[in-house]
Amino acid sequence: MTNNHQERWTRVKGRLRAEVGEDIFSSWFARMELESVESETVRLSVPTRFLKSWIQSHYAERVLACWQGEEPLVRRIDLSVRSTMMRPAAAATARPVSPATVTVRHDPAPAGFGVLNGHAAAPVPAATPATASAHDSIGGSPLDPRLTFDSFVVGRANSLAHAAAKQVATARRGDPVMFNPLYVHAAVGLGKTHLLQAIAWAGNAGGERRVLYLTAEKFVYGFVSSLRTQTTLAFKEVLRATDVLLIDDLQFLQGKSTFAEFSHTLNAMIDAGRQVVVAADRPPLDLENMDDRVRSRLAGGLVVEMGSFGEDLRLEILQARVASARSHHAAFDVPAPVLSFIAKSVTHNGRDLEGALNRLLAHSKLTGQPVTMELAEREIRDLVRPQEPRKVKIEEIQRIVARRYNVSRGDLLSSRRTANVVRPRQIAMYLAKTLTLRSLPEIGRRFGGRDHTTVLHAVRKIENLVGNDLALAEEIEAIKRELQE
Ligand SMILES: Nc1ncnc2c1ncn2[C@@H]1O[C@H](COP(=O)(O)OP(=O)(O)OP(=O)(O)O)[C@@H](O)[C@H]1O
Repeated sequence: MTNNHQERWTRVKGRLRAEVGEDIFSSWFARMELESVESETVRLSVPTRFLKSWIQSHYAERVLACWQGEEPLVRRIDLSVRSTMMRPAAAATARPVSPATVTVRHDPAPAGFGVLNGHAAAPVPAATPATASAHDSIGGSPLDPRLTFDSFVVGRANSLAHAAAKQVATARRGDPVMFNPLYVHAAVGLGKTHLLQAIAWAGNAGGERRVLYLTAEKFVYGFVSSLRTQTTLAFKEVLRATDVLLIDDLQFLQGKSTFAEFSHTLNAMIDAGRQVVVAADRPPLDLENMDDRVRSRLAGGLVVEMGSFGEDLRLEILQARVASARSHHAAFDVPAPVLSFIAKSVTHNGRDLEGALNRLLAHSKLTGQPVTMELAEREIRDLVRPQEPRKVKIEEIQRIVARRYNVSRGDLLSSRRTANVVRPRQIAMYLAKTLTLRSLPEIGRRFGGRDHTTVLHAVRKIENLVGNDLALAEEIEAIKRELQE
């Protein structure tokens, strides 16, 4: 596949992102990859069957239309599921050479099972035939042997999440649960899965706790299968018999009855003092399809955001990756200036960093040639992206506005109507509307359950004031600068 195709693919993704909005894009399309373009057919892949069927049933025409906008000759989109062990970045490795034949992984070890109960990769022993059948349907999602605490690099962006995850992983059975649930959220590729799987691998040290790692997709599948085979009770029992339940990619949970089941599980686990850990691409209050009670239960434990990687962290992750790759392929060496170049130019996320290195590793393995700056520049051209302005979160806006006007964030969310609170609240709502993609009703909800008309009124009010009040305009500019830092 040529760079031309990759560039076109980048533009198609841009169109899709613009059409469906950031939230939907990152939920459904961020992990879609271009495999090949053959005259009228474009082949794309996604990591899971669930994503594939969802995209096919909801977005097939839109994806095709976006392609046709770039390449009118395209008539067909062929969507497939990438093999589970071939992580997206590994797929990227294969591409420049031959997509069908070369797959480079750091570690050829097979994936373990998601349920760990004393023996790594051992399934939970079945108690009754009904339970056994339920186990089949929730045998845990595969664990990647590379995703451990040892390989997780800690920096400013993720130190709190890491500390909390370590705490969960090293607690002993019967210890008081410090925060429940632990809710980790971050944008795509910033290490949520890595952290959850690290807990899964480390969480049963001593073999005394049962740890179950499930993607939300697997949860849905397990629950729906148990309904079909009439083993729902067993399904519930298996879930609730775990000491540590880890649910990844919670934003993919779907279906009314599945939501209800998840809610029961969450409540039962927390009430019984068993640990729940959840990862998602957004904070709990932004899980739009979920019931308010579930959202507030999720928000009621420890909610930690993992931020985007700074250059230092990117460099450390790259160094760690090279060291680990060298243990399998000693000839692989990446000179320090090349690593700094990648850390500077590939700014997005861990997956892109992994992709960049995998391409160099593939090159080194296939040609035996040393990695040079020229090679690196050529190989990772399509991963180099212009720095986007930082995404701003509503909570951040509330925090910074509250601090500047000497009120509390609670005041902004409260129903107090004194002048010293009303104006900052309006400013914060105005900033939420202008700096984020959130809708008016969503902003209203995030400001203590206000109506969208109140938000609209605040936005208009501040817009009018800013036109006539230079001091206020400057103040708002200063807040915006602080938010972008
Ligand atoms: N702190 C870190 N140290 C080392 N590697 C990391 C770190 N954070 C992320 N990575 C690597 O970046 C890649 C993407 O991470 P991961 O799959 O955990 O992201 P994610 O947040 O779960 O993404 P998604 O939202 O797509 O599920 C993985 O290869 C992971 O090992």
